[in-house]
Amino acid sequence: MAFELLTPDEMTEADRLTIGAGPVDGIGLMRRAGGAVADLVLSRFASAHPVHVLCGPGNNGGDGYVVARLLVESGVAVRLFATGVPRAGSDAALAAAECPVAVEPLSAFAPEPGSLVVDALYGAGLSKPLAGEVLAAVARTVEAGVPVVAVDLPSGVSGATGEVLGGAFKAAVTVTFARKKPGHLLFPGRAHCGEVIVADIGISDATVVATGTRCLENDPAWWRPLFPSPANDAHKYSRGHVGVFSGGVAATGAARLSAMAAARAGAGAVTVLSPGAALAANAAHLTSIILRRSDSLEDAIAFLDARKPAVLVYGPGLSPEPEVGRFALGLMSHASGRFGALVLDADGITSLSHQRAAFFEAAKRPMAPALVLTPHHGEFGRLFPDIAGDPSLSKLERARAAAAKANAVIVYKGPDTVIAAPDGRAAINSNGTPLLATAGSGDVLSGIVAALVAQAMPAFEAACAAVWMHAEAARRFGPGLIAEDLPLALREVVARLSV
Ligand SMILES: NC(=O)C1=CN([C@@H]2O[C@H](COP(=O)(O)OP(=O)(O)OC[C@H]3O[C@@H](n4cnc5c(N)ncnc54)[C@H](OP(=O)(O)O)[C@@H]3O)[C@@H](O)[C@H]2O)[C@@H](O)CC1
Ligand SMILES: Nc1ncnc2c1ncn2[C@@H]1O[C@H](COP(=O)(O)OP(=O)(O)O)[C@@H](O)[C@H]1O
Ligand SMILES: [K+]
Repeated sequence: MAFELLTPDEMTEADRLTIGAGPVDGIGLMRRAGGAVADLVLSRFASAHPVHVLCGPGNNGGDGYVVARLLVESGVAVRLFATGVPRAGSDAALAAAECPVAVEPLSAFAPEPGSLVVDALYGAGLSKPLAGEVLAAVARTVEAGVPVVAVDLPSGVSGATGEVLGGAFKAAVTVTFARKKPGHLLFPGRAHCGEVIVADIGISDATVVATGTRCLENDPAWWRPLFPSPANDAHKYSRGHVGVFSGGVAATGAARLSAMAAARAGAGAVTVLSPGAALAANAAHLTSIILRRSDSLEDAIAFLDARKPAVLVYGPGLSPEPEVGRFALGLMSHASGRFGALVLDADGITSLSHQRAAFFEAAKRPMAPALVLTPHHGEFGRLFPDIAGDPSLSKLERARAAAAKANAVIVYKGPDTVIAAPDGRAAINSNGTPLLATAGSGDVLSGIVAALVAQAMPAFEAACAAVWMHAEAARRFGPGLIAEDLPLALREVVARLSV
């Protein structure tokens, strides 16, 4: 499986294990890495003249010296600009010694139209914000409007967090090695990487696994075997029954979006639980979705006892008041034997910020339902202010910390949605589209998650699948998308996943 993401530390470990196992050594890996970048330059930027290779003092710079040498050997005009000198005896020093191109100071770098920049200043070892002559080199590259090929990462982008430190190159193509890094997928880093190409430099799949990485790029390839398909003898309730709580008379649409998405994502039956005052509004818009009155926790429990739905969605169209959070806690304490999982979204999350301690305690009780929380950035900050306020944590680390704290699968939404499980597994989504930045699309997502969990897909994989399907549906529909379009657009996505 090639979807693992390696942090710079894990990549260093993969490097160490590979060299330890032999026969390839450090300079051997560096030659392969530089070779992959040179191949890319030759195949994609054959007419670039000249190629400016920028080399830093570490192994990223070492890759750059290899690139410069190989390009010259292929007849390309190359100029090489360096900042710092490789440490004596290092692989980078060896690569520099093998490189026939004269080294010029980085301050002399001035790219001209028609040229190409190979950025081999800093990669995994980025340790501080870009400054001085390096920032000036970034500015001159932008000014000249020439394309950049980044080696491993655009200099300035953290491979671990996707943060931009001080400034960063904007690459047309980034060539990385063995596996992508979180910084290639997390914003703002992702916006600096351009197309990301993963080059095989001889680090085996087993070595990648041995690093202990528990983070994947979200992709159907690894969760599709768990994607549900109805049994031949299925009936509507055995295909998965989802209950969605509706808001009051002026806020019923969100629950219906969630309910329709749950139905399109394969739930055999979906019930909207509506306050009496909103029953007529809901009834006017629902056809195949079941409607049931629910004005109190007792009403909800009566429904749970009668129908035993697999999954409940609580949050879309509700309000941020403390009693909404108390109701969620009430549902959680009555879950045992009545429903299996609770998807908390929107105000179902915000309202619990009034009773965080009680919620985190309830989530860890042995009889608690499986929980999936789908916060956007604001909701995340309200329920997990300490985690959100820790500037040392990346979005990936925040999602993981929240998952552990709430004993829940966390879907931390946004252009780079991160999905994290309490056991430490995580995934970063990469098929997102700004078409999803439209009111109500989050409500749709909660319904898809619920439907997949209701069909017995494990919660982490269900959340990953839902996030991917949601974006895929938006992409297929295209511009003009509003949230109402998403449930029907899911039809084709489900059909393709089901073959
Ligand atoms: N691991 C593998 O399997 C393989 C790895 N490979 C390659 O190695 C790369 C990692 O190499 P690396 O560890 O030497 O780190 P690298 O990115 O060169 O930077 C370290 C140097 O830069 C300096 N420095 C950093 N930031 C700075 C700043 N803002 N401003 C100024 N200085 C700054 C830093 O200084 P220091 O922190 O020591 O003060 C240190 O001197 C990786 O990205 C890939 O390209 C491939 O060859 C294939 C196999
Ligand atoms: N720029 C973007 N790129 C990709 N996905 C996005 C972007 N903006 C929003 N989304 C996605 O759209 C959905 C919005 O959810 P949310 O903010 O809860 O909206 P609402 O409350 O209106 O339903 C989330 O799944 C989020 O990941
Ligand atoms: K770089």
